[in-house]
Amino acid sequence: MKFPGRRRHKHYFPVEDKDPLLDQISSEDGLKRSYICGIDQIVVDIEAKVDQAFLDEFGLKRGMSQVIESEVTNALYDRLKRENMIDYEFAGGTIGNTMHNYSVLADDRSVLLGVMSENIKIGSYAYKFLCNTSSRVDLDYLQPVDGPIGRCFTLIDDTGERTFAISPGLMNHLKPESIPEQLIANASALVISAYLMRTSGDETMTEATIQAVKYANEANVPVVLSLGTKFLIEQDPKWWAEFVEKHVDILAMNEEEGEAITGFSDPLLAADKALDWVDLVICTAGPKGLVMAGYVDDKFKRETEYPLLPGAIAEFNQYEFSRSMRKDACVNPIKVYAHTAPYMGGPDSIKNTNGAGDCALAAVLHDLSANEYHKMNVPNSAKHEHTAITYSSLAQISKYANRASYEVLVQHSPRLSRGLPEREDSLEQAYWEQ
Ligand SMILES: Nc1ncnc2c1ncn2[C@@H]1O[C@H](COP(=O)(O)OP(=O)(O)O)[C@@H](O)[C@H]1O
Ligand SMILES: Nc1nc2c(ncn2[C@@H]2O[C@H](COP(=O)(O)O)[C@@H](O)[C@H]2O)c(=O)[nH]1
Repeated sequence: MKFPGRRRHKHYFPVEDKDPLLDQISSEDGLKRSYICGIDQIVVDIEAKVDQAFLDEFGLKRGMSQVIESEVTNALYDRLKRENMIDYEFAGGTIGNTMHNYSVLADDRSVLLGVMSENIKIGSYAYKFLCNTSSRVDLDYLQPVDGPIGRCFTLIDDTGERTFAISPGLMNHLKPESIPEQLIANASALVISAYLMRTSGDETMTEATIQAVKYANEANVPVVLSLGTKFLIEQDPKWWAEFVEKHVDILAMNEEEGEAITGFSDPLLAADKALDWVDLVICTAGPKGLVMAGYVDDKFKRETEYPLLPGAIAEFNQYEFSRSMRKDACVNPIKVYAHTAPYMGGPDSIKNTNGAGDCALAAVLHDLSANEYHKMNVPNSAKHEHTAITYSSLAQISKYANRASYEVLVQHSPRLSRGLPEREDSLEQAYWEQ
């Protein structure tokens, strides 16, 4: 496990070798490992540049993620192939991307649950998915199916807007009995997305997801929900708010999804409203950066050293140096918020915004899992005198999340091809010598 923190070499040490506290642990026992577990519809993204006429031709609604019938799939695919329009094909899926990026950032294990074709031909989409997923993502628990995984046509117009057309294959055929209870119960977090509730007919993905959520809730494992797309939430915001309140501990959304579920277009107010339901919120806001909101016990709150920021909640970042706690673990819970602008103000040229939010979530998960890892191995550390759920402060995590997103914006794939640099070129030598 690489530790998150300031982007400085000494924060990226292999703890096994250097931490004197960890040396107390007998080498026979070794270090206990933390991992996170995610469920997804296993899909490959097929990316192409299109215009509105193209979307109209195939009856696709701009900006939406929509499931398409096999006739539309065949016609769409034939057209993209015939006109040589396919730019890239990558392993995708909102949680698949998040697990991959977590494993790359943390250099550690995550487990992905979903389905996989039992007979795989070289070059097939199933093959591509496996080849383009980090070897740190444990795929041993995938459920075999007799047929194809899903395809996600990722159609981008010249404003950068993405329209997703999903050809599901058997991606929604994960069965409840394929969810291993102990695997979930021992995880640092269970990560799911709203897309998993979009099933029909004999598809069992929703039941499988509910089963996993039940195991996580029973074992007090944080359930992390990524809202996926505003269009799903807008269909029944009340149902989603109730589901989140009952079963979810950490909510990840962008500002549009935040508005759909809370009614607030301001990401700070949306995050604040979501704190009525969950312990921790991450709300990304494209070029405006991101907001995080959580709880801390009044006794453990820490004042920021940064300027106090104006916003819909006055001086909202006052305690952003606090580590986030579960509300129930606080005697006197107070709300804490942080806002961070995009790293370096955003890249000069954005190659692709696909997966930027998933990558921010992966960084947050890295921080959560590092906290569990540290707690398992150094339980009597001062760090664990209070039961925080994050290793770092909200201010620190939100910077890390934005830094990770930046890396996705400057490449074509939603999946990181390498970890973050240990030293940032943008920082002067003096910084590293401090
Ligand atoms: N146009 C942009 N300029 C600068 N940074 C951006 C831009 N779009 C996204 N980002 C960065 O990526 C993060 C996630 O982006 P966002 O578009 O909100 O997520 P999502 O992919 O879930 O819609 C933001 O918090 C920000 O750091
Ligand atoms: N599991 C599913 N993943 C989906 C679906 N529609 C789109 N996507 C994936 O989202 C990412 C892009 O994420 P974003 O945060 O930038 O929106 C992309 O890689 C797609 O594969 C879906 O229905 N199910």
